[in-house]
Amino acid sequence: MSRRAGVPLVINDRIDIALATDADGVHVGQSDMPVSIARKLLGPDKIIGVSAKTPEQAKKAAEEGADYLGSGAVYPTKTKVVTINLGIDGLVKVCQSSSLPVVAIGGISTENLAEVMSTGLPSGVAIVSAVFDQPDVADATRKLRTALETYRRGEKSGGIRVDDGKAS
Ligand SMILES: Cc1ncc(COP(=O)(O)OP(=O)(O)O)c(N)n1
Ligand SMILES: Cc1ncsc1CCOP(=O)(O)O
Repeated sequence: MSRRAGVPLVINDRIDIALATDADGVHVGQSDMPVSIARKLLGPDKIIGVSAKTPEQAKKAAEEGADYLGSGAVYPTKTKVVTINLGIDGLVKVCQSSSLPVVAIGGISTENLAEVMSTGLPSGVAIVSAVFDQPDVADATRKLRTALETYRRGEKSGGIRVDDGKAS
């Protein structure tokens, strides 16, 4: 169904389910299966995402062959109670630590999406409660999508620009 909709299906943690369903990829955390083993099991064409909260974790994931990073929690969230709040500064540091695309996660909503995307650094956002805690999930998704498109990387001037590895 997600394939028909043109949306890649990436399974969280469970590489066995990714394999059994021929999903497009898997997302692993720091205490989950190492990227090297996931890559061996999934092959070169599947997507492997890695959660990275620090520059060190980001660099390691890139060296090991991850395709993208998930980084957060950017803001406080009730969805994942045991996590670290990185804030925008922590997210920016992770984004600047590798050339991998970064998906920002944690407490992101229409209220703060502009702050996240106007840094010019994350490639996208992953959102749970600002969609699923809303009375109209489809409407909430549409509104977030519209807000995101406004701030797509490179579209907005005046954000943080990275040319020599430093933010300005
Ligand atoms: C973009 C993105 N980020 C993180 C996750 C995984 O969340 P979770 O399994 O709760 O946390 P970690 O164990 O990976 O730190 C995801 N699926 N997508
Ligand atoms: C999986 C994960 N990792 C850090 S925060 C989070 C959950 C984000 O959920 P929400 O969008 O509801 O804040």
